[in-house]
Amino acid sequence: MAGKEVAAVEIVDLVKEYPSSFRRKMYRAVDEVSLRIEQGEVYGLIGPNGSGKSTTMKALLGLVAPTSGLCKVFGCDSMKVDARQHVGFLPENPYFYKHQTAEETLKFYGRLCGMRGKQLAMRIDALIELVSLQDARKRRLGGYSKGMLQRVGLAQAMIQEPQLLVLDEPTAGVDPVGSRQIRNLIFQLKEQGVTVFLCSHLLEQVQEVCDTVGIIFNGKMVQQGSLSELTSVDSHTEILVEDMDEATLAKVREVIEQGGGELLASGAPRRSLENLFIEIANQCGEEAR
Ligand SMILES: Nc1ncnc2c1ncn2[C@@H]1O[C@H](COP(=O)(O)OP(=O)(O)OP(=O)(O)O)[C@@H](O)[C@H]1O
Repeated sequence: MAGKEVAAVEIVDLVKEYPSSFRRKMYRAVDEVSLRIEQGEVYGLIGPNGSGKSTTMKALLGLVAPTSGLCKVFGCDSMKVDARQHVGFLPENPYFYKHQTAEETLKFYGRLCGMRGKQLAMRIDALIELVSLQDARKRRLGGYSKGMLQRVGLAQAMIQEPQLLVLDEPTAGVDPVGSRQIRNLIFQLKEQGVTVFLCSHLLEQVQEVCDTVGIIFNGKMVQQGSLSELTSVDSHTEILVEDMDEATLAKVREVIEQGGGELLASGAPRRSLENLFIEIANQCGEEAR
């Protein structure tokens, strides 16, 4: 594989147009998008429905040909088969044969990647454990829930130990507990040095897991940067205090005002709804599903 200095993903001025039925005009789904993902980085692409996230990913994977621009994976042009050698992909709506079990499905994909015998069997065991499907490994996928299918999709994407994982809505249809498991899995992969390129509508999750975020609207990249750059409000300072009484708070307000500032908010910090749900689910033993 390429040296560390080569970007895992490099997209330069990508344009993708689809034919539109309206006056035979072309519809521009991706409009001069550029992005770079360093090796080992977790990059989140966010944007509303139809903004061009999936199309960008498909162009990177060589599944659609760019109208213009360039996509490279570890320095190799995406349109070349070699570019896909170290890449795993979870599509937005993964399709699996319903009559196959999780084990059989992973065997099928492993074989497609040229894996065989003991090496493949051991990889399947490890992945099934990683995505917590031990109890369901011999059940047909036709009886799986959406969240379970998504986990099979993730395991499929990781079968040949890819160095780049492209995840299109990895938590679509997955409940908060399952989402958290997927989030933990991404952290684990990051620790192993795997590069992750994901898109999601769950902004809180993107915020938790991504180093860098790109925001795409109508096919155009409107903002891009490290998470701390994007989320910090430069004109505000946050102070977190435990056990502060009213009198002390009044003094703090006075000091702030003397310094020319203004205390904008005070009170107990809120936890997110997702955290509350997870806590309750844990209390009820939901994780032992
Ligand atoms: N094969 C295609 N032919 C014609 N138009 C397409 C095709 N694929 C996507 N589009 C259009 O391109 C635009 C971008 O689609 P894309 O699937 O990339 O968006 P997205 O950001 O992934 O959306 P979502 O969040 O809903 O998955 C949409 O307007 C879509 O209708």
